Amino acid sequence: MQSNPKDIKTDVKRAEFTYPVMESFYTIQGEGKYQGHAAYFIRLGGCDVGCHWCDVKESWPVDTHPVKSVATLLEEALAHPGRLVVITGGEPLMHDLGPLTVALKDAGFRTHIETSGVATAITGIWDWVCFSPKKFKAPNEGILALTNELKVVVNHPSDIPWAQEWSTKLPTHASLYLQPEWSKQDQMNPLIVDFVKANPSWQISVQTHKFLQIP
Ligand SMILES: C[S@@+](CC[C@H](N)C(=O)[O-])C[C@H]1O[C@@H](n2cnc3c(N)ncnc32)[C@H](O)[C@@H]1O
Ligand SMILES: Nc1nc2[nH]cc(C(=O)O)c2c(=O)[nH]1
Ligand code: SF4
Ligand SMILES: [Mg+2]
Repeated sequence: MQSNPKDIKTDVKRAEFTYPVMESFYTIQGEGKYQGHAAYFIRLGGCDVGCHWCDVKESWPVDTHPVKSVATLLEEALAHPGRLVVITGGEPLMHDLGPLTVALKDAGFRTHIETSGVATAITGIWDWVCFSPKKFKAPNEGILALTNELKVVVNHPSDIPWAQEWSTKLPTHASLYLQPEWSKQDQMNPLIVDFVKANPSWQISVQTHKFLQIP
């Protein structure tokens, strides 16, 4: 079917929309339900949540990263054979993710997001939402109904009951993960293992890409 002139204008406008991009890379999803799958990651700049253990603090500034258009991001993503894109950050929901995700979906990608849910608006069209709430800033509760997986970083024993509280607010189909904070594995892993054995609706997510020494 031929597009009418209005559609062409919308497509052009969408393609020109820009985002601050810290990095993008084709790798293996290291965490959660899609662990082990080839995925193209787009890491957007900007985060004001302030997790002291954050493993990508370089992403926090919003205005120091190169700005890229949807058209460029799409072209770069299409250069790889995988058709799964993970939008992460930083906190990706600081940006209007509508233009980027519509373009990616039009091009045949599955769209996944990694988010703390801290946002004034929850934008984008998503095949998979990983919600990773943080004690340092409350999420927009609009994220709850959209959540496909809950992934709580365990940096202290009290993070486990805190994760259980979040799980009660989610759709029943949501997958539930506890992920040890990378530098606290010796202390947290035994607690997480015991918890999951006693609460088998939960699973462990370890950051497998770090063991594999890939991005
Ligand atoms: C860097 S964050 C970016 C996306 C978003 N800001 C968020 O926090 O969900 C990506 C994932 O890494 C997790 N993460 C960050 N630092 C970590 C660490 N030191 N150990 C384990 N997981 C970590 C986050 O909780 C989140 O699930
Ligand atoms: N391989 C790989 N898997 C990941 N899953 C979530 C990540 C993120 O930083 O959002 C991440 C990442 O940085 N690398
Ligand atoms: S919300 Fe995500 S990117 Fe922001 S500080 Fe926390 S872990 Fe890092
Ligand atoms: Mg990471």
